[in-house]
Amino acid sequence: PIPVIRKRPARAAWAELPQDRTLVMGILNVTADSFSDGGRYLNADDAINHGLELVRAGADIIDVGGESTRPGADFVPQEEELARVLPVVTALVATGAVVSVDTTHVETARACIKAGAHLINDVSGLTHEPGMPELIAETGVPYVLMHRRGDQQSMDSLADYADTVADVTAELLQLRDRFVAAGVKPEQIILDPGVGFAKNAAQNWELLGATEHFASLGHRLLVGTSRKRFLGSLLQDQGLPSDPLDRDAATAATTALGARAGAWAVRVHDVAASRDAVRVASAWGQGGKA
Ligand SMILES: Nc1nc2ncc(COP(=O)(O)O)nc2c(=O)[nH]1
Repeated sequence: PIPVIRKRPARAAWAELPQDRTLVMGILNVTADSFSDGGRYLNADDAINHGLELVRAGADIIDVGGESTRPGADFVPQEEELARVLPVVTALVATGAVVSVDTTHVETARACIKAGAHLINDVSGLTHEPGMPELIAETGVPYVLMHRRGDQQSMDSLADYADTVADVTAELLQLRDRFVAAGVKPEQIILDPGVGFAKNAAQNWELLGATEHFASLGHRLLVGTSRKRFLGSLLQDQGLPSDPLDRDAATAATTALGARAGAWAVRVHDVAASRDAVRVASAWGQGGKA
């Protein structure tokens, strides 16, 4: 039996999210090949249990994904992706958790919204399928609009910017305008600079250094650095371990700094570390009164 954490109407969960601190979005990859936890939660029961562990560790939102989007990852057919995530989304929504779905496929998003998903997290930057703006407008759900160029097979070759921050900003706001033109309310849109998507390590650091800028574009900002390759390179340059599972302290440091810079939420594997990092950032900013 799956425990009910908080019995409340599913949609209310979103409205009850804390407003006074950066939120922690826990990553739940129901995939075979995600770079740091691929294959561990491929069956629904393991995935649901891990989702509950993330909630217990302090995750405000659980981000359920059925297709790895790391560079070079295999494409997963939409039907297969939906078969992976729908049972997990349905079960976690029923426990009262706030659930986001990491998908670029409109039909997966539609089915998961119908099953009670609170947020659609789309890494495609609209490079993938038409129809997402219309779905988000029609359903009114919050939507993460992430910057990317190309797709997981081509994006590493597209990391050429005249001015990384200015170019990513312009391309994000152009996308935002397309969603608003399709009838999406601006307050539905959450921006994300897409760390690691068509960016090299130096460009990732440029984007992170401009977090206050991205947080001031009139939308909530989500930042995803967890265990990514650019953190590994940084640690390796210092002669430190760079295995993805050794990057959680560096990830938590980016969480604290992102929280101080105004990020609405961070997307992480190690929820407990970032939960604590958010509290430290709050206390730091309020002279310890938090
Ligand atoms: N909004 C958003 N979603 C994402 N989904 C997957 C990954 C890749 O990481 P994973 O393979 O660990 O899920 N990164 C992001 C990100 O940075 N932002």
